[in-house]
Amino acid sequence: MPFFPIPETLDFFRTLTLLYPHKTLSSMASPFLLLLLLLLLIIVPLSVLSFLVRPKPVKIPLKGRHVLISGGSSGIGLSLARLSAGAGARVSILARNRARLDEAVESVRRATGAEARAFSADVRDYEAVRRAVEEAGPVDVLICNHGVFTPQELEAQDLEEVRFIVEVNLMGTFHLIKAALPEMKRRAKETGLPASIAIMSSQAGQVGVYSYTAYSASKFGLRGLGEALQHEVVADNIHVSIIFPPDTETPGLAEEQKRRPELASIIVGSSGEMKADDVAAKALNGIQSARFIVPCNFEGTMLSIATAGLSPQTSSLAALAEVFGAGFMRFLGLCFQWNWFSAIDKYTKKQRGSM
Ligand SMILES: NC(=O)C1=CN([C@@H]2O[C@H](COP(=O)(O)OP(=O)(O)OC[C@H]3O[C@@H](n4cnc5c(N)ncnc54)[C@H](OP(=O)(O)O)[C@@H]3O)[C@@H](O)[C@H]2O)C=CC1
Ligand SMILES: CCCCCCCCCCCCCCCC(=O)[C@@H](N)CO
Repeated sequence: MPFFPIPETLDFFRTLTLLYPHKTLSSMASPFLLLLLLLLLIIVPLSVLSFLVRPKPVKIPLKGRHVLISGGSSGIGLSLARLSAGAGARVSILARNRARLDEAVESVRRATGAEARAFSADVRDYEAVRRAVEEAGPVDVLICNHGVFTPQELEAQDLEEVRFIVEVNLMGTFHLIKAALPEMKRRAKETGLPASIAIMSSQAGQVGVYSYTAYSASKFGLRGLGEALQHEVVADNIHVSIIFPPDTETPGLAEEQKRRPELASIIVGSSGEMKADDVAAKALNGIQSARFIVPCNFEGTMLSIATAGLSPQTSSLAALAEVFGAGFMRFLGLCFQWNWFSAIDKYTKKQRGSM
């Protein structure tokens, strides 16, 4: 990507001003110079960033390709299954409960006419996952969407539950990737088409939230997994995407809200709530564009800029927003934390006052 041709641009504007000799140069020059300055401030960094961003941007086709979605029998995963089937993909869904899997296959059929395939396995059991992935056949787009979330203050939370959350959300994702990767590499080479490994995180995987110690730890772990994995698979034309939704209307959220501490709901409420179909649409869009960080709403976009770190970035525009927006987003993040700690202070004082 050539750098911006600055000398030629200056000549162009100089010629332009010469075309209007009757007007004094100064009156003509300032708007052009202002425009030029603006262009230089945006176009030059954009040119540099479009040279820098890595991995190089690619489009990942879905039509006719095999998409395997874990947790595809409910919520966001089921929306992903319907959307992928609607886009012409061959869809496999993996979850534990066979009855819910069958209902999900029926739901995909009703919505798209397509026949999804269902595989029952607990992602904590590597052998079961390996067998299911082998039976499903080589995968082009792997969406590690499964997840459990039972919020509770750590002091009160049973360590078995902490272990369960980490086992399912983090280790379960390792198991899926480990099982699917060899055939994904072979298939990407055979077809010459880019493949995708997508990981469903959460905005609680970008900022730790009250009562989500185990959940945030498991989702932050997925970030490290994804960043390291992208280095390992880029040469095989496999692209990693991590999706960061806010609260999303699903059966899982309905269950969670029965027991989520009020303080957690106040903090999480800062980012609002989305419908599963909308999250799935944002996720699939990000996957097809091979974006590494996939925010799902406006607050999530701000949060992603504030927490970009050294994550890969394939979009020069998103990189421009990160480069120019990081400082202000950090300030905004500090305002949100001020607000959350004020709520925690008020809430705990009230709780302790009433004891
Ligand atoms: N809902 C929300 O507010 C948000 C959700 N997310 C993330 O999105 C993902 C999906 O969430 P959501 O749609 O709400 O979840 P749901 O609870 O609605 O569905 C979870 C899915 O995961 C499957 N699953 C759960 N545990 C296992 C397991 N051990 N092995 C295999 N499959 C399993 C479930 O099937 P089965 O029980 O039959 O195994 C089900 O298909 C999760 O990763 C979650 O962390 C992120 C941000 C917000
Ligand atoms: C620059 C700063 C901008 C910050 C604005 C965004 C604030 C985000 C607050 C945390 C939201 C956590 C949602 C967790 C949803 C989830 O995962 C649970 N439902 C369990 O599934």
